This record gives sequence, C-alpha cells and structure tokens, in this order.
Amino acid sequence: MTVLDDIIVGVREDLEARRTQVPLEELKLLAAQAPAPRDAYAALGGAEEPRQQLKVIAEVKRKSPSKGALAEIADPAELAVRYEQGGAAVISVLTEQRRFNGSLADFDAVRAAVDIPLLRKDFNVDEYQIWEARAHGADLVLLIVAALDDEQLRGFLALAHELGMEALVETHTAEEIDRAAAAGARIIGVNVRNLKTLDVDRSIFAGRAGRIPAGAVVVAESGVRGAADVEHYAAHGANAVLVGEALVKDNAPAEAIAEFGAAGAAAIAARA
Ligand SMILES: O=P(O)(O)OC[C@@H](O)[C@@H](O)c1c[nH]c2ccccc12
Repeated sequence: MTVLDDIIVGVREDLEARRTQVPLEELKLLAAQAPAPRDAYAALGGAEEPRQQLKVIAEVKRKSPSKGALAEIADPAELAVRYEQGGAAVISVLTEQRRFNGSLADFDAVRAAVDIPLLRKDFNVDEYQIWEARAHGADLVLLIVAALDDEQLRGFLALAHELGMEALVETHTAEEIDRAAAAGARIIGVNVRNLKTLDVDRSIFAGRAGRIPAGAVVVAESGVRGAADVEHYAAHGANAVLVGEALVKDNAPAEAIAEFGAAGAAAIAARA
C-alpha cells in the first residue's frame, strides 16, 4: 500500500462520518446559497496572452506526513490576510485532518477573512467533497490524478465546472499529465513530491511542463524554499507556484510572496 492509498483510507472514513451528519441533499441546498464562485482561472492569469506574471498560490498548512508539524498557526484567517496583502492570487487551505491537521473550520475562517479565490485542498475522492467545497464557498478543488480513475476524474471535473468552480488537477508523471489534459483540465499542477513515496525531486518539473497543453495554467507544486526555486520553475514554464512550508515558516509571508512574484516575472521575461 502506498502512502497515498493509506491517506485515502482515513479520508474516506472521515468523509462517511460527515455524510451522516450533513446528508448530500442538505449540502446541495447550502451550495445553492453560497456566494457565487470567483474565477480562479482568470486570477491565475489563464486568459492573459502571453502570461507574463508568476502567480503565487499560498497555502495554509499546519503539518505534513513527510515533515510533521510545520508551524503553530494560531489564527489561519490572520495568516490568510497576510497572504492576500502580499499579492497571492489564490489561497490554498488544507482541510485533511489526520495527516495535515487541517479542517473545514480553518477553511471557513479563511473564507470569512479574504476575497480572493480559495482552493479546498484535500484528497477529493467522492462527489460529496466537491459539493462540500462549494457549500463552504470554495472556488477551486484539488483533483489528484494518481488517486482517481478516468471516470472519476472526468466526473469530478465536470461537477466542479457545473458548480462554477475550477479544479487544480495535480499530476506527477507524464502519463498523468496526458490523462489530465484528455479530461479537459484547465489548471494543471505538477507536484514534484511523489505522493506514493513523499520524495521531493525538483528536477522533474523541467521535463514535465512542456507536455501541458498551451491553454492550461501550469502550476509548479511543492519544494519552494526561496526565490531561486521560484525562478527555476518559472524559467521552465510555470505560470504559478504553490507554496506551503516556506510561507508558514516565514515571519514575513507577505514580503516573501511579493519577492516570489517579482523573481518569477523576471525569470519569465528572461525566457522570452
Ligand atoms: O509545503 P510545500 O513543499 O511548499 O508544498 C505545498 C504543496 O505543494 C503540498 O502541500 C501539496 C501538493 N499536493 C498535495 C496534495 C495533498 C496535500 C498536500 C499537497
């Protein structure tokens, strides 16, 4: 059993517990009452031609299975406000409980505090979680290709789009990129962390990005330690970076986001 399989077992158990408390029919009513979704594709510069900026997806991440506790985040809303002030395009909030110490309560707190698009970051393996994301005011959901078969991937992507949301479709291998593209993903992430082993290999990004179709926003996920890593990803085709650990550990996350954006834009300009 891979790490990913193991995580999903726990995710499914937690999800079944929530389903008995809030049945799907009730979630659908809540989703209908939620504020309209914000356009995450536009926020990530998807429609700009050419894409000259490097967008930052800033993550609220308390803990990870590879590194354990990362930071004491007393007030996720306050952190999110700093992310927004620093110029983050999107904020990602981990809601997985067992391994990442996240929650929908964290998500709700962040939703109430900022106006930019929010990603509900979880191991989404059931339609219930997509409705749940929208009911809580999410604008995007994470879909991990390695965790889904093609029918699930297409079904969840279609549901997210029907509900007015986008999906960050996460890949690791070239084959997963092809599956994401064939399913019609508009925002494709390359996670340099292999979720089956948790190994990080930043060098894989360069060889993957060119495989992503031109219309899709290219997101480099994981492993950003500082501006040099952002420059590397931007030089090799990233339109956006998703950063967790480095930002939750930084005393000045807003300044770090601004620095990443500037470093990325310079690398994109140098590439042209
Ligand atoms: O903390 P990092 O190395 O900056 O990584 C952020 C993000 O990419 C990582 O949290 C992540 C990427 N894909 C995921 C899927 C589930 C949980 C977490 C993740």
